[in-house]
Amino acid sequence: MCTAAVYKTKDFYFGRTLDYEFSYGDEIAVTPRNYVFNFRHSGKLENHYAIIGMAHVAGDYPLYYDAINEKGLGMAGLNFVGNAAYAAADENSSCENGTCGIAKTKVAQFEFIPWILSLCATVADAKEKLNRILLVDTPFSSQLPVAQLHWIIADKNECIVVESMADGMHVYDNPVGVLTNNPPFPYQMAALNNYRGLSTKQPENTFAPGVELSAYSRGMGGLGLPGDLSSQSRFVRVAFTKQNSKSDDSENASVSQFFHILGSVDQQRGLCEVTEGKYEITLYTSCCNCDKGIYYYTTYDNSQITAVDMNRENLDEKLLIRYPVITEGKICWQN
Ligand SMILES: C[C@H](CCC(=O)NCCS(=O)(=O)O)[C@H]1CC[C@H]2[C@@H]3CC[C@@H]4C[C@H](O)CC[C@]4(C)[C@H]3C[C@H](O)[C@]12C
Repeated sequence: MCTAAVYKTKDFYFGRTLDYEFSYGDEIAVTPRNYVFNFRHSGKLENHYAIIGMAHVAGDYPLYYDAINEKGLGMAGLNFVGNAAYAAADENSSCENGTCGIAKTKVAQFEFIPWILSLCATVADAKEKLNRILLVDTPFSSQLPVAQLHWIIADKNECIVVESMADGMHVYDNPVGVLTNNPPFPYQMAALNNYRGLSTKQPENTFAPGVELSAYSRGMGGLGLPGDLSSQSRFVRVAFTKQNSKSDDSENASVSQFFHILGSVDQQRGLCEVTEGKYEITLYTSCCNCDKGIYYYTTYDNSQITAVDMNRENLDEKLLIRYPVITEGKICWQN
């Protein structure tokens, strides 16, 4: 399970939690503008927008989980197991949707984030490109089979969700700017209807005439907000938290608030048993400042916010720039 969210103050922020029972081995990877992408079906791309994000680096290839580009576009992949379906790599796509002759570009699932972030400056650009691509099931390697994912793509003006399913590719506008896992996005949105009575203000007593009931505690307007770790519940909880969030617009206040928004769906070890003795936890939480190109993160044992700034690197390079994730926490002693 994972949760992604966007947040806007003076700048635009984009990030996610990555919840799992083990790490694939992640690094913060900066792909500079002249790194050569050899896309499996569409060939070489020699210059493109620079990208920073969390990736498993295989050989020198950045398999991004979540990333932003230098134009301020963000994108993250979240598990969508049982619903994700990609076209077969050898499918003849030239007659899709009745538009014979206009072949779609095939993009392998693992290269979807690099492909979009290399080429698109905005969600509007991405939407246009999405009409003309086919996500295919070409695996990166036999050791890294195709992951079943769906994606959130956002800039400061717009947010969308992309779900490739057995009945084709769906692109949804995302008015709440959050994403978790199953079920498909329209169901997640529909579930919010059940919570339309929630409020950040104290509720009126509308229970029944003649029944005296008191607001004996603060926060009773949110009573009924789900607290469990299922993806539907996390969707509702993080949407409520994010939509009602308030903070100063300074960098420190915005970043701090962002980690609190995703903190509302943090997974503590022990609460979600996936197999005997194995527990899913929030391995890391990220927060990108999309305007400044900064990747902030915390990990399960390191709640100190750590940052990598893409603009402190030479973005005209050709080689991938890599930083290990600092997973060890330090306690700041005051005496
Ligand atoms: C495991 C993670 C999702 C966590 C999650 O949601 N856990 C809930 C389980 S549950 O669904 O709720 O039961 C996902 C999110 C992003 C993924 C990588 C994307 C790049 C690359 C794509 C390649 O094709 C395969 C390898 C690859 C490195 C991927 C490995 C893995 O798949 C990653 C880390």
